[in-house]
Amino acid sequence: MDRNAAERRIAELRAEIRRHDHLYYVLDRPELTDAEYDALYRELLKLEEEHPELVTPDSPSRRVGGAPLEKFKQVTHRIPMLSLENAFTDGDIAEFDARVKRALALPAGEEIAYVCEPKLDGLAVELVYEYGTLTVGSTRGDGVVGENVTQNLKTVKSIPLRLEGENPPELLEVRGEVFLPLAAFQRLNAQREEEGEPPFANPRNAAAGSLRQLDSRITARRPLTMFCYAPGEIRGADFGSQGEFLSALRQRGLPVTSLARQVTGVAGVLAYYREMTEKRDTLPYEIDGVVVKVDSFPLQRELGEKSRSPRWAVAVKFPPRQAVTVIEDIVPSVGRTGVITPTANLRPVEVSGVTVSRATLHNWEEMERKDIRIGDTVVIERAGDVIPAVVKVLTEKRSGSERFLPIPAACPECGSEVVKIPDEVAVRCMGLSCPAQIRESIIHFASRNAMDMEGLGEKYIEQLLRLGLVGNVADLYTLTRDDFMKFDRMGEKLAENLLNAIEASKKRELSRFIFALGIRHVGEHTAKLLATAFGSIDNLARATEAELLSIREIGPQVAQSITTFFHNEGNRETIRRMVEAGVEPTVEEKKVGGKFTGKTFVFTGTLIRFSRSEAQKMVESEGGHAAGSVSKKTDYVVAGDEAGSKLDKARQLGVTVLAEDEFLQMLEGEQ
Ligand SMILES: NC(=O)c1ccc[n+]([C@@H]2O[C@H](COP(=O)([O-])OP(=O)(O)OC[C@H]3O[C@@H](n4cnc5c(N)ncnc54)[C@H](O)[C@@H]3O)[C@@H](O)[C@H]2O)c1
Ligand SMILES: [Zn+2]
Repeated sequence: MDRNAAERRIAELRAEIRRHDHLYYVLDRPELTDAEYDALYRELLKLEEEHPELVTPDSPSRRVGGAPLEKFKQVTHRIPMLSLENAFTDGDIAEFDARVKRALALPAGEEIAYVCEPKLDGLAVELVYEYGTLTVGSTRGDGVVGENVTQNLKTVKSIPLRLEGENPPELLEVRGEVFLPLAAFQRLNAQREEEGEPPFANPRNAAAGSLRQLDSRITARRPLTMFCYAPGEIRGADFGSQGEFLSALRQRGLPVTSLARQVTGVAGVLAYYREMTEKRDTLPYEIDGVVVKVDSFPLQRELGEKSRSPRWAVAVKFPPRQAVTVIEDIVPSVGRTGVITPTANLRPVEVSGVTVSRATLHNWEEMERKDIRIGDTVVIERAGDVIPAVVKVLTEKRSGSERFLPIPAACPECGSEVVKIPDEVAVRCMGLSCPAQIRESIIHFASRNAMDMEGLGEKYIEQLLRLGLVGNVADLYTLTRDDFMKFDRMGEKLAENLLNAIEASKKRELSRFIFALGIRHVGEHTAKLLATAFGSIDNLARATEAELLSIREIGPQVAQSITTFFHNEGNRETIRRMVEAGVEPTVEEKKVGGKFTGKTFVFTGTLIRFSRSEAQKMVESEGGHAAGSVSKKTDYVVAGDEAGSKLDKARQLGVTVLAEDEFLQMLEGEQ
């Protein structure tokens, strides 16, 4: 490319990249996938390399992140928080290693010791501990100045407010990644879609959006977590290497990944990378690559930094989980709260080992923005276990017969008016007796995480509705064997089982009952808080907004939604009928653990928040073996401080090792 053409393209790329940086870092609302962004960025780097005279200090290639939001107080980092250079191929890794060796003038044949870590997909923050006490927490911002989010970070359970151990250092600045486990991310998005808010594009945006809240109670309700991985300024302590630093953090009670490992040379890095590529799908959080760091701190200092990234580290990114397929149809489906969501039926396609046949299109605004039509050839992406999404349309593949699906004029299920509420992206069916809403609310009520009526799924609930045997959730408790025998293909035994499942649900925990009612804004977590605070459904029904607000983590929107629900005469009647039918929610004792059916765990240390015996009980009741021996059949090993040979064995066998913290996240995620 000649100089003039290069200059024009560089200017174009910079403007484009700046716009996407702003959308991504400041507004948490990216329009491109990371892969698309990375392609633009690489093109800029390449042109700047070919034309070094055109490089300016304000080029996005020399700068980190985005400007901090004005609504927060600002924090100037004592040492700038840099980004990382990216590598995408084995060749890039070899090149990085060669550069490091050259800069250190390493004798031929000698290899560098690296520490490899998973690259977590969240946002970077800095925690400042003065004499062991957490005083300031901030975001990376533009690397020099970040946002003061101390109050919000204090709500993150894995972040200690005080360091453990004697003689804490005068100053310990530690950097790490705040992120949302996948299960929590999915739950949050499902809830947002039900409530007509735009879903987050990926766990990173969800974490950033959750942390950068002015109201720390909102942050507290999001199960954010953190892993620490880098030092800032430190006074009163000294570390010789990254490995040593990570162990010290662990001893001080800071959360550190158990997947970090020292390796030697390019071969070691490649082996680690391959291992993580395989492990990626089994981890309870999203990682988007691995980070490779020169282990020795003296060598790191010798290598130094560039304007945007250190010379001693590189981020090796995973290839995106994308595939090309065709949208065969787009169907609007009505949810429990009446929100109508467009879903794409895809020509089935395999994306890194999983067959995908549906993708969420989120809402009509999103569909219009991406101009997605029935018949389109599209790129889809699957991030973690998340429902695949359409990344973009390959417009060049259009034949002209593709059609856009407009917002339905009437509810596809009940014909009622459809309304787009101002400030919401969702459209809703306004029908009070919309069969779709009734069906979805009954399905929700009977579902596993709610009243857990085993076997009573979508199919049977639809038949009950069609036969006019139920009109709302209370009717479930009036069903008889004769009712079920009216179904097509129903046997005595099956009818018996379904009745037993309904009967058993009468004695579920109170929190499940509250969750099952489907009160807007009351998810599983809030339901647990309410059950603990009020102890009975009567007390909850009588609670005033002020009483509700006195519970930490409950905000005005939730409080109002709860009182509105219980003021509704129809809802009170439904609950009264259920109580008369013998529904008697139990008040839970402290519950340990979640559902780990079919998975085995081995503990090699003590757990942080659960006592060892509690954890043991849980694991045994779920068929795992605590503190037992590691075998090929073990799914996870939970590593504690004393872990040693068991971990080595686990690694040899390819068993996933989780830090206690990761284990706790998994408990939270699966609860
Ligand atoms: N989609 C878009 O529009 C858009 C826009 C801007 C940026 N991006 C994405 O963001 C990337 C650039 O963002 P970035 O500057 O945060 O860089 P990065 O995400 O490529 O790498 C640096 C970051 O990695 C994180 N990290 C995670 N685990 C780590 C570990 N163990 N050790 C050290 N760091 C770790 C830290 O937050 C660090 O700041 C781009 O490559 C692109 O993928 C996308
Ligand atoms: Zn309807």
